[in-house]
Amino acid sequence: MATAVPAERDAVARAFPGTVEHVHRPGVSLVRTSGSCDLLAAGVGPAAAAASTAAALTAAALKGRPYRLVVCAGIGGGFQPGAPVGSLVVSRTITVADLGAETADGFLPVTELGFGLVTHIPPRSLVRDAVQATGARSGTVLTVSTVTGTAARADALRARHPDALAEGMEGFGVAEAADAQGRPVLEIRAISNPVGPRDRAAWRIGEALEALTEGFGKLAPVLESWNTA
Ligand SMILES: O=C(O)c1cccc(C(=O)CC[C@H]2O[C@@H](n3cnc4c(=O)[nH]cnc43)[C@H](O)[C@@H]2O)c1
Repeated sequence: MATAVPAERDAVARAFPGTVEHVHRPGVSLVRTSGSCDLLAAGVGPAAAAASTAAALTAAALKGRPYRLVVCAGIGGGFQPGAPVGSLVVSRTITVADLGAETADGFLPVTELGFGLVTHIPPRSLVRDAVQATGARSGTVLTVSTVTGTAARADALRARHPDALAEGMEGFGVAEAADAQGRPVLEIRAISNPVGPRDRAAWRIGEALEALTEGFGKLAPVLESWNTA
């Protein structure tokens, strides 16, 4: 499980029963729950998140205990009215919104330039089970390198991604690292602020962290049993 910062990691950890253990691997420090779920504060932004997640995945594989599933979790911006502050969003798709080229005719995603990927799709049954367990909304979660801060940018993102419910800064990086090692990925965002004009007074980080803990309390059994049948 990869979050951006320790506060998010600890909010997730609080949802798991029992004590945690600290595990150190080359390039990463992990918090391991008693149910053997590894939690990682992977850094802010897609590059840091990808690098840390890749290090954790490689370390686990070299130990002969590869992860079955990779989850990116944290607070995020919510597109209104679909994802109100305090709500939880589960990714049906994880899409990077700003990887590409700007042209006189608009934005071209990197795939249209002939490179890479812009979307990762979590297993449909996992999304369904996660939604059922938590009551979360499901939709596209966008990854951006720059937090949206104007109505114009929010409108442009909505126009290009009508299914977008949330934006964060790590999901696509975590997904790229998971995909490189053939692992499925899911993203969960607890909404701390609306996507739109910058308004620091409107952030509800404490409320979003509580929603993350509450959501993972319901999600933990789904994740722990996923794909073991
Ligand atoms: O300074 C600002 O206007 C601003 C607005 C929202 C978030 C930030 C952050 O520095 C937090 C980045 C951190 O939290 C996730 N996050 C939370 N809200 C959003 C958002 O609206 N858009 C993108 N990311 C968001 C993100 O995943 C980072 O880990 C600053």
